[in-house]
Amino acid sequence: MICNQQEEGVGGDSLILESSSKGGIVNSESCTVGGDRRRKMAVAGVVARNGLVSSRPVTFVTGNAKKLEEVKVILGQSIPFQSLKLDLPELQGDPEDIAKEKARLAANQVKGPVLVEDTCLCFNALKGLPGLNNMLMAYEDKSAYAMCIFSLAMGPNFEPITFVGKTQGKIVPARGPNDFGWDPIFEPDGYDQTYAEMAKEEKNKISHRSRALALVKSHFAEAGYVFDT
Ligand SMILES: O=c1nc[nH]c2c1ncn2[C@H]1C[C@H](O)[C@@H](COP(=O)(O)OP(=O)(O)OP(=O)(O)O)O1
Ligand SMILES: [Mg+2]
Repeated sequence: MICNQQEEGVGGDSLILESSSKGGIVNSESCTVGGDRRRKMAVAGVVARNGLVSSRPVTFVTGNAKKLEEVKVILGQSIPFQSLKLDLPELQGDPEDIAKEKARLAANQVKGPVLVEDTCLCFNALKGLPGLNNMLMAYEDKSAYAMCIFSLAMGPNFEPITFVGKTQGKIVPARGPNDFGWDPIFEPDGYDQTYAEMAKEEKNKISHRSRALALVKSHFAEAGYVFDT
């Protein structure tokens, strides 16, 4: 995805989980807001009152095998999900809008509940814009953050909701295996290894992806969805 905006208030521990006042964004304090909350409650309510099985397992739609590997490990058995490899269009614009649009497209194709994900590496020197390592050569400020946005749509006619995870760090000359995107050039704050050099479990403890998925997990824990098995 193309990340075109610098979030306000990035810095310090608080940015581990994104919080925002925009509609439909799940953050560490509140679950969902506005129409999305009502929608979610309605789904849960139908299940609770009628004892109906609401839905098929969630389909995680991605064309990226490395993402899928991490998501499988991080989610474990916490959410009933299956995966589907689809190449969804690379959209541009506001990161949360992109993730939601991706979820709508995926839900229309799958005709059921879907989870999608969009990730970017955002450079503070470029006001959050993505860029190439060499573009940064001209800047003193090599700080950056990895941002992951999951979007969940419970079906084609449901408004997607989003879950944002961020990890702060800096851009460094590439170190470590070169098998997953920009992992070799991102060194998270507090570590002297790049994502690529870290053991997988170590990356998964602190990554943008695992932070976003922690929010996804708590959403499922609270929402009371009932799934076919
Ligand atoms: O943890 C990560 N560590 C390093 N690189 C990463 C990571 N996560 C995504 N990436 C790369 C892959 C892609 O070049 C770009 C994001 O693009 P993004 O559209 O989100 O992924 P994608 O097109 O590969 O898969 P999808 O089918 O889910 O859209 O950043
Ligand atoms: Mg993509």
